Amino acid sequence: MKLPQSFTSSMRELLGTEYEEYLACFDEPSARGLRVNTSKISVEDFLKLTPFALEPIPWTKNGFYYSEDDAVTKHPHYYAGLYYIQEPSAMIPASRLPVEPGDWVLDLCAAPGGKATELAVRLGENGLLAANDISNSRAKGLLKNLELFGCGNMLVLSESPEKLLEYFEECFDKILIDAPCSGEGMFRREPSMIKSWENRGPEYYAGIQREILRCAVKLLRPGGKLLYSTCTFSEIENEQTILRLLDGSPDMMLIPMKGYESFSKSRLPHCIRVYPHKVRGEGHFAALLQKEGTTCGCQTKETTPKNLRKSGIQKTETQKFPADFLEFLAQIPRLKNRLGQMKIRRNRIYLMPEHLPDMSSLRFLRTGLLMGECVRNRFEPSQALAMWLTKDDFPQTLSLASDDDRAIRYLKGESVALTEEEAHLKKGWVLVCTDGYPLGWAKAAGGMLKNKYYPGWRVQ
Ligand SMILES: C[S@@+](CC[C@H](N)C(=O)[O-])C[C@H]1O[C@@H](n2cnc3c(N)ncnc32)[C@H](O)[C@@H]1O
Repeated sequence: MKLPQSFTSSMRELLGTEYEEYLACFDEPSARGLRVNTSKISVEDFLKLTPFALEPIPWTKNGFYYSEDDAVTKHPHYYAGLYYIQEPSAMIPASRLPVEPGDWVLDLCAAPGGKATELAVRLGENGLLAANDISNSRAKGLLKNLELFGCGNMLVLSESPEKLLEYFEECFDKILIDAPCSGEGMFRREPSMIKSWENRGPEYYAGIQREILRCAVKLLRPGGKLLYSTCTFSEIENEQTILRLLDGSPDMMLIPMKGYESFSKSRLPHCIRVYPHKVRGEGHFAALLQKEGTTCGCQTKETTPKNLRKSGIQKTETQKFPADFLEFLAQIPRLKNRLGQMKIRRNRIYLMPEHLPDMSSLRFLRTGLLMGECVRNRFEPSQALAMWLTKDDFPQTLSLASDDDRAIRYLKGESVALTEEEAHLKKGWVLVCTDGYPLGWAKAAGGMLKNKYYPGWRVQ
């Protein structure tokens, strides 16, 4: 692999005597990782269920190394949202941002959702995850991954950080900025990054990063915490960007985060550098900062953030829901008391997060959980709802073993023939599961299940 000369000389300067060791790691293969979705399954239960040989990643509780590449990405458990495939070092940033249930969390550069999916898990069902990416096409992938993970209390946006400021000034308790960067830490895993580095290097990205951080500081509540990460080694994009932020915002300070013995020190206090010759993972940088002041931490208290007050919180209007939807809803005890939070927009019904501002001029892809669509007075539940539910939430379920061929055939969009033992299923909606974890919807009729798996997610 041919590395650019200006890159190698700055690495030589940065690493000193470790430089040769760093170069040697290019002959080693990259490690592969998966992260368990602990909102659907505990790590313990997952390890009992999964057919794959896994080895713990030492710096996270729910991350594991795997080796059988194809099988892991094509297994029914993947389509049940039980895990996310993620580069092992990329698991560090979300695991170091101390998200608490009820927080308002913003992932400002979130696509395709590697970190946002973990933030959603740690947030739980209260509070809000706003996941944003300036690229609309990438934000579509982000939405899919959040839905696959079963996240409902979310806002998926595709906006510039500057625009978000008009709506959400000092609104967020926690912010993650996994910044666009020159990607030096990924050269081994994705050699194509070298070419893009030659076209757009650290100086180009430092300008973008500083503008993103400038807005992020204003989006953070007093007392709130912000985690900045990159997958590059360049000091210009890491330490110098943080120093610039501290210079311009005297109310921000660096604070400690949980380390690991093989992480390396940065020249700034408390920041983490991760090198591929020291850990089984690629290169990363992370800094955790806090804003002075105290945070109320809960949007339901009277101290609604000033900008939400300015732009006006969305009003809950009394809405008339179709009878077929109400009948469907009555089957799900977990949703029974939440009708007041539901909203119909162009035939689609959403379970809305609480206290949202009026966002009419923001580019958003999703507000809350899409419950489904009303077509000619008939309610069709959504794929997102299937992923949000557990097997016990719905009265009619069919659980296919993950090694039953029908599980993959269902994911390909085929009808499912029922066995004699399964023939008791009544005509109507069935939540299809694999090993007890929802995959999607089907409709039972005459000994068969008509496939209602979302066509856009079908396995090829
Ligand atoms: C390193 S990637 C994020 C990866 C993501 N956090 C994950 O874990 O899957 C950086 C992202 O920043 C987005 N981006 C670039 N400029 C941005 C900006 N000014 N505001 C918001 N997002 C931006 C890119 O589209 C890209 O998806």
